Amino acid sequence: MSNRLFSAIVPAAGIGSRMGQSIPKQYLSLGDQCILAHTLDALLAHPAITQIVVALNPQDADFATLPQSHDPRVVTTTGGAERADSVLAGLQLVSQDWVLVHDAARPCLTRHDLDKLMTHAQQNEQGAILATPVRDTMKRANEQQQILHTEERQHLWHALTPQLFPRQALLQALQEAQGPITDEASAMEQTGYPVKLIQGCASNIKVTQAEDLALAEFYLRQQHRITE
Ligand SMILES: Nc1ccn([C@@H]2O[C@H](COP(=O)(O)OP(=O)(O)OP(=O)(O)O)[C@@H](O)[C@H]2O)c(=O)n1
Ligand SMILES: C[C@](O)(CO)[C@H](O)COP(=O)(O)O
Repeated sequence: MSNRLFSAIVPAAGIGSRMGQSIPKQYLSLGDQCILAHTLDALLAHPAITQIVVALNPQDADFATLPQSHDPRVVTTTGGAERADSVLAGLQLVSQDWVLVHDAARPCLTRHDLDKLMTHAQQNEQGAILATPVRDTMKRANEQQQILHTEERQHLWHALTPQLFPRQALLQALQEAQGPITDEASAMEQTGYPVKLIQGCASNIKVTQAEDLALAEFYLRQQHRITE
C-alpha cells in the first residue's frame, strides 16, 4: 500500500449527451444517491487522497446539494469546453505533487484497483492508468459501417480512470498537447512519458449510454455500496 499522498481531480462538467436524459448523467441516481456522489465516496474513502478538485459545469446547481460537497477535502472549479480543459482547470488547484484524474461517470471504482494504481506509482515513481484488456475481436470500419479489416487485438487495452501522474508533468503535457485529447495518458504519450497500464476491474465502467445505468447499479450492489 502506498504511503504517498495524492490529490484527485474529478472532471464532472459534462452534460451526458449520449445518455439522452434531461439532467447531466453524473446526477442520475444509482440506488440511494447519484453517480457523482458514489464516485466521490470511492475517493473520499482512501486515506492517501488529501484533496479532491471537482470540475463543474458553469450551470451546475446540484453539486452543493451533495453531502460530499461539504467534505473539507473537496474543492470545486469551473470546467471547460472539453474534458481536457476541465482537467487543466483542476490542475490549477491541485496541492499534491502527484494527482489522479478520475471520471465522475465511473462510480464503480474499487479500493483494490485504487490501491494497485497508487502502489505502482509509489514503488516505481512512474505514472500509470487503470486499464482492461480487450476481450472481443476488434473491427475497423468505414463511415458506412462496412468492415475494413480486423485489428490485431493482442496488447489492445481499454483505458479507464483513474489516470495517475506527477502534477507538473501532466500540467505541461496538457498545455502542450496537440490534437484531440480524450484522456491524460494521450497527452503524456505525446511527450514521450512512459505510461504503464495497470490491469483493473472491467466493472469500472464509464456510465455513457442508458443501458450502462443498470449495469453500474448491479456492480455497486455487488460491492455492497448500495444496500437499500
Ligand atoms: N467538458 C467536459 C466534458 C466531460 N467532462 C467529464 O469527463 C468525464 C468523461 O466524459 P464523458 O463520459 O464523455 O461525459 P460527457 O461529456 O458528459 O458525455 P457526452 O460525451 O455523452 O456528452 C465525465 O465525468 C464528464 O462529466 C468534463 O469534466 N468536462
Ligand atoms: C478518460 C476516459 O474515460 C478513458 O477511457 C475516456 O477517454 C473519456 O472519453 P469521453 O469521450 O470523454 O467519454
